[in-house]
Amino acid sequence: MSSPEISISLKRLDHGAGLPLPAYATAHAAGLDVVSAEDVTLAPGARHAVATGFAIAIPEGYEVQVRPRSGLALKHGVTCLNTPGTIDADYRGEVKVILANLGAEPFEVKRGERIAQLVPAAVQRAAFAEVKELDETARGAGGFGSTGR
Ligand SMILES: O=c1ccn([C@H]2C[C@H](O)[C@@H](COP(=O)(O)OP(=O)(O)OP(=O)(O)O)O2)c(=O)[nH]1
Ligand SMILES: [Mg+2]
Repeated sequence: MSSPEISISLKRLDHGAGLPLPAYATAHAAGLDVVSAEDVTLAPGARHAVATGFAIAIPEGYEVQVRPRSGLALKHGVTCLNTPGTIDADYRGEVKVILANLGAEPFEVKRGERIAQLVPAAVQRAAFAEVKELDETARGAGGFGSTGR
């Protein structure tokens, strides 16, 4: 059973004219593939906020996560540096994809090429309530490999 779709308003920016909108590649894909609005070459070790050519207005209570494409990561070492990137519901600037080239070869991004995927998600907001003591647990302060390798 699939959950109902939410609607996200999208405004094309001038340099985004003619590009395909973010779209699901398969029937049950979790992410909508997003394409680059620019040609850019990423040298090995370089990073760049790649333009998408659009801005969005996400409904309150949701975010959009910007996630890498595994094919680019595995074949070329190209990933989203800040994965998962967070698009806030109140952000009205251009959506950008912060690509990093962790591979050994320069990587050419072409306008219209799929560079990442957008995953809308519900957001749980919280307020921190300061206390003097926390409740005790079996784990306690153990972490960072405390249960073994
Ligand atoms: O991959 C990303 C990550 C962020 N953003 C935009 C939308 C997001 O709402 C805004 C701020 O992102 P974030 O909170 O991650 O960055 P920050 O460094 O905390 O900047 P700010 O002080 O503007 O919140 O930047 C993108 O376009 N792509
Ligand atoms: Mg922030």
